[in-house]
Amino acid sequence: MQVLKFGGSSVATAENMFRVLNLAEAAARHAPTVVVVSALGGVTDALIAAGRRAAAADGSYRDLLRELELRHLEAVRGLLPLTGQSAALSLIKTNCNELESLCDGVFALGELSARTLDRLVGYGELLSSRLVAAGLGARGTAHQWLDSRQLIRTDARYGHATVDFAATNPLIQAAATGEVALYVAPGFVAGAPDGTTTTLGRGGSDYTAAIFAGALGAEKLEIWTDVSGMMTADPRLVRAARPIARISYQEAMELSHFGAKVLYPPTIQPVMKSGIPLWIKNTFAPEDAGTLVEVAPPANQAFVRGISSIGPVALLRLEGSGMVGVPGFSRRLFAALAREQVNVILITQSSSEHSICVAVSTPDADRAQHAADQEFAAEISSGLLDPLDREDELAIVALVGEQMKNHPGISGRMFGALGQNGVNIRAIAQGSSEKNISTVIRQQDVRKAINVLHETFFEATTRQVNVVVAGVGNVGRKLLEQLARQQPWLREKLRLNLRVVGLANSRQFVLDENGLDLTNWEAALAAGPALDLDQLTTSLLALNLRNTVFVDVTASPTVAQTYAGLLARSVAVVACNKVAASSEYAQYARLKALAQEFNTQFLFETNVGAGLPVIGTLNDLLRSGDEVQRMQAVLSGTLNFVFNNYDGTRPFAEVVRQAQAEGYTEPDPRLDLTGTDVARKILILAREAGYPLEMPDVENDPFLPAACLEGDVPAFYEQLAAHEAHFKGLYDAAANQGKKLRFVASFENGQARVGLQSVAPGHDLYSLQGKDNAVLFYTNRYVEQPLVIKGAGAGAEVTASGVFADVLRAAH
Ligand SMILES: NC(=O)C1=CN([C@@H]2O[C@H](COP(=O)(O)OP(=O)(O)OC[C@H]3O[C@@H](n4cnc5c(N)ncnc54)[C@H](OP(=O)(O)O)[C@@H]3O)[C@@H](O)[C@H]2O)C=CC1
Ligand SMILES: N[C@@H](CC=O)C(=O)O
Repeated sequence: MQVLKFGGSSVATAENMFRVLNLAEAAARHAPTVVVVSALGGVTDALIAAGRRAAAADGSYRDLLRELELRHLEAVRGLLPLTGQSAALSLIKTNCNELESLCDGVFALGELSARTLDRLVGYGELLSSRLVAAGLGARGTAHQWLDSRQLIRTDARYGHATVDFAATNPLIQAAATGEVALYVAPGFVAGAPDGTTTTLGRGGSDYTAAIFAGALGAEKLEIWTDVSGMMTADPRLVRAARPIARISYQEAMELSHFGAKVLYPPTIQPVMKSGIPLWIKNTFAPEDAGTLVEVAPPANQAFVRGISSIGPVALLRLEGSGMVGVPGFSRRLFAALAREQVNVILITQSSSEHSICVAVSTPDADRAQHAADQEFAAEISSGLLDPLDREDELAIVALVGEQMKNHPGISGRMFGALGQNGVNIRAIAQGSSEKNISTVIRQQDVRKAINVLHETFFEATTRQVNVVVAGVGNVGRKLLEQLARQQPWLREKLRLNLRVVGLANSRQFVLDENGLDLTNWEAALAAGPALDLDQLTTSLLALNLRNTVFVDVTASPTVAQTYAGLLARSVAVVACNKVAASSEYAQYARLKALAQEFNTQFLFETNVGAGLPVIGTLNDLLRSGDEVQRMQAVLSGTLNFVFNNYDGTRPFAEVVRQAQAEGYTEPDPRLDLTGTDVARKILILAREAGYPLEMPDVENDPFLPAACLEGDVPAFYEQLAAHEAHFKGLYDAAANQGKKLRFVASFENGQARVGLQSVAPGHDLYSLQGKDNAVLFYTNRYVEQPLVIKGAGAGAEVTASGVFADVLRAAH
């Protein structure tokens, strides 16, 4: 014997019912089968609405009943051949007439009792099961319709009756003897001792099927629904959610309680008792494997079987010194909540006993609050307890898995992953059975939290990283090229799904949470709205995406001002822009502190030496206990290029223009030529070395004639040309001594300096080529020979690759 249950969507239309008939007949060829059916999708709600309208003297209940009648008549016409329709049509008519009389009575009395409501809603399953039976009859399939009201005996708790298994099991065994291969029974309905109709609670058709399976000692129970099994997480929230192949009864019950609506939790009890395997299958994809619920499924590597969520919930906190060491507070709280029929979903109490916290579903929260306030009114007014604290718009997200027991580190990974994504945990509960670790978080964080947890526990294979790039000029454009080229490699080798979800230039921006096509980003950006940085960051934060990295490849102070707000929401910031790290020390320190406080990253490796690993190396030295004594460096790719290429044969201005054309200068080249860019860099290095310097502390010995700084960039170039003799003089003075000009930054004894120097052959900074940078670190460990970092220190390609490396660091 086996039992198959078909849910409302499986029997919603005649077309769907054909599938049900095929599946039922196929099953019956294998073993005698009981088919239990729910009402047609939406019918139970419509029946409840009709009853309530009638009780409220609202005559429109008749319209609802008419629609229901039409829907069932239509199903008959779709399901049965013309010649075989009349009996079924008149059965529907008769039932619908009864329904109408029942509602007319409710209308006349102005009252809908729980008993009448049960009778009313029970018609949904009675009609659908009759339809399925009629369909089988029309196909000549031998079957028998069983009246669950006569077989499942319950008490008279209408709406949620309790089954009397001692009375029920023999009745079912006597009715479904296996003489015919196929039985059809309505789900949900049962019978009270006086013969009136009771119901088993919403979702009760699953329970009906399990009662039949338990009573008959069925070889299996199959719940046929519209999804291919229990999923690792809600697929509407997590795209990568997948069906769970095998799960234990306990785990299935936990997941069902916590929002995996595929299974009505009490269903599991009757089959669990006898160890009957329970399958969850998809009526619309019967070839899919589905989920097997059983006693002891094999362990999976993550030890977590699924992630569930439930919300909205409210958190109620009772707190006060009067609770400490005084027995009975919790008993009184729970008794008060029970009197108000409030279901407590989660409880936490710290060992200090100073507070007790309960989560209830939001619709229950007012009653719960009122009940608790009343119960403790005396203690609250005497100051022993604080007035009840209530927080709304929360949700519970839970990890479920029996194998989590005795495996350390799972909650650590859970909290770590949530923390890194700025998901604040308001309360935590874990029973000693360790089957469920529940966290209460903000409702608006649920999607992000579940995705992050899903990635952590089920997609060890891929991690999604969401990148926004502000600035698509010289460096930004190269960065996008590199990202696009490297995406497949990152997916395959690092298991990173790195997506660009936003772009901006000084005029426009675009955000797309599904990720932008990097082969066509220019068109997407051109179609975006006018740039409004507030709107960009607000919309980005509203998307609340996980693992988000904001990359600043502009030179803009206003973009730098957005960092604090982003870091405070756990969005990592990668800055190629040097403005923030070289602004007031307090601001630099604040951004670093925010990154630490909100478990995220503020990275700016390319601020010094472009793609060279300068800041990272300095940090490594300090982290391992070394101290910087002195730094000497060439930090301007532009100036090094200029002094390597200028010998008076071409005008100085032309060489500077070439540096700009080749992408080495700042967007405003005067920042390079005045030494400001180098001053910023040595300032950043000094700060990273632990010295809280400000920009005016850096001594800058400029080599440009003052006239070059009057006016705009074209005027600057004109003045460079006009002062050609000055530059030639500088060159000749050095060359005549066999030296080279280098714009050198140094830091020693707490003092930072930048300025032009002539360096002799043999000097560490003499032999730099092209746009090279070089940094010499003299430390406690590198005393005589410095640690030297040298290489191309400017240029779009190398800078973009440095930014890329920071993005990957932030992603991890
Ligand atoms: N070039 C190099 O070798 C290195 C550069 N850097 C740093 O990289 C940064 C970018 O340099 P580079 O690519 O050469 O500069 P570009 O001038 O080529 O590009 C700057 C980009 O920023 C955009 N932008 C300007 N203001 C804003 C704003 N308020 N909001 C959004 N976008 C804005 C510009 O938009 P639009 O196109 O509309 O003007 C442009 O897309 C600079 O901070 C520089 O210091 C760091 C190390 C090395
Ligand atoms: N303009 C800068 C670019 C890197 O920071 C330079 O020339 O070094």
